[in-house]
Parts: sequence; structure tokens; C-alpha cells
Amino acid sequence: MTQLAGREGSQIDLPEPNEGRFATPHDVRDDAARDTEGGVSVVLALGSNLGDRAATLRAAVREIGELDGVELVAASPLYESAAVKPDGVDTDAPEYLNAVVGIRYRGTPNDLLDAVNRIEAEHGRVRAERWGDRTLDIDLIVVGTLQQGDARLTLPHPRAASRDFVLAPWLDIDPDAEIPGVGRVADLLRAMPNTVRRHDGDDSAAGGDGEVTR
Ligand SMILES: Nc1ncnc2c1ncn2[C@@H]1O[C@H](COP(=O)(O)OP(=O)(O)OP(=O)(O)O)[C@@H](O)[C@H]1O
Ligand SMILES: Nc1nc2c(c(=O)[nH]1)N=C(CO)CN2
Repeated sequence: MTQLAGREGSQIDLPEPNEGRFATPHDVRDDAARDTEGGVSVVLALGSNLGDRAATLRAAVREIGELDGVELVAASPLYESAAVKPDGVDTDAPEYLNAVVGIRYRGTPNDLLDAVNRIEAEHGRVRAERWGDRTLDIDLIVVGTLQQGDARLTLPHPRAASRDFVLAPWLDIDPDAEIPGVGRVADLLRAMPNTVRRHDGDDSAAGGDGEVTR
């Protein structure tokens, strides 16, 4: 039975040293084929600023958990913030709800990106302009300790370290979180202005009060 913890006491099950420490996507594929047990720890960030944002995020968390090779480990509370656009904060745009989920994953990073892109599309995601308003965005933030500069998939996500709408929910589910090659999430968050607030009400991306059993 998998416990999906939300707020307090929840943690992403980070890999032991060397576990999930992959040098190239090719290595990930090889290792994923061998590692039929736990897979690698992956952190995904979700955002929505159109439609029923909370319902979309909760549905997306459920759908991520149903993907092949995925075991949900933790889901953060929901955070609200003004939309950041290429020219700065846009107070006229609908506000975002954001959340972070931790999973264990057996498969290749590219397959996971394809799978989350399909979930985005099923929720009506339209790609029109850079950082345009969207029903659902799902980004891969870290895949184990993999560092790669691929245009299609850059890991860790190149803008995660400067986004408190990613770091704040991530810290909630993993107080020891680190961005490989960058630093500790707690330190990054402390050094930047706070632009997020907890979303009122039923506040876990997993639904209910954050504790889900499946
Ligand atoms: N770590 C990553 N996670 C998700 N997409 C990525 C990543 N690295 C590169 N990409 C690529 O970025 C492209 C644009 O993705 P997307 O439309 O979700 O960007 P965005 O959410 O608008 O902006 P941002 O990447 O700043 O969050 C995708 O086609 C994808 O292939
Ligand atoms: N507040 C907020 N602003 C954004 C977000 C987001 O998730 N939250 N995502 C963006 C592109 O991914 C651009 N701007």
C-alpha cells in the first residue's frame, strides 16, 4: 500500500547515494531496465491558471499516479501566485495554482516527458505564446541526480531554482530537497522574495487533507 502524504511529515523518498545517479539518458534507459524495484526519484511541478485550477491539478496528480512505471510518493499543498510572464509579473492575468509531486519512476526521462505532455493535452493545454495562460503545465524538475542540457529535456529544469512557486511546495514534501549542481531548496528559497501563498481550503494536490491511500 502506498501512502501519499501531503503536508506534515511527508517526504519524497530520495535515492541512496549512487541509486538513481545516472550520467546520460542512455544510462537511465539501461538502469531502468535493470532496476525493477524502486526506480528513480523524480520531482514534477504542476501549474494551472485557467479553468477549475484545483480540480485540474488534483486530476493530473491522479493521472500521473496511473502512468506506467510511476509510483506516487508525495503531493504538496496548493500554492497561489500571480502569473510570471516574460516581461515580469502580470497582475491582469489569472493567478496560478501550483503544486509539486514526488514519484518513483521506472522508465526513461523522455518517455515520462511524453506521458506528462499527453496529460497536459488531455486537459486542453494549448501552446500559443511563451509562458501563456494554460489549463495545465507539468514540468520535470529533477530526475534522480541526472544533469543534461538537451533542448527537449533539460535537467534539472533550468528555471526551477528561481521559482518560489516550485521551491515552496517542493520543500513541503521534502525538507532536504536539493537541485543537483545548484544547491539546497531551503537555501534557495530563503534567498528570494516570497511571492506565493498557500491556497485556502482543501489544500493538497492529492485531494482531501493531503493523506491519500491507494
Ligand atoms: N525539464 C523540463 N520539463 C519540461 N519541459 C522541458 C524541460 N526541459 C526542456 N523542456 C522543453 O520545454 C518545452 C516547452 O515546455 P513548456 O511549454 O511546458 O514550457 P513552459 O512551461 O511554458 O515554460 P517553462 O519551461 O519556463 O516552465 C517543451 O517542448 C519541452 O520539450
Ligand atoms: N505564478 C506562476 N507563473 C508562471 C508559471 C507558474 O507555474 N506559476 N509558469 C510559467 C511557465 O511554466 C510562467 N509563469
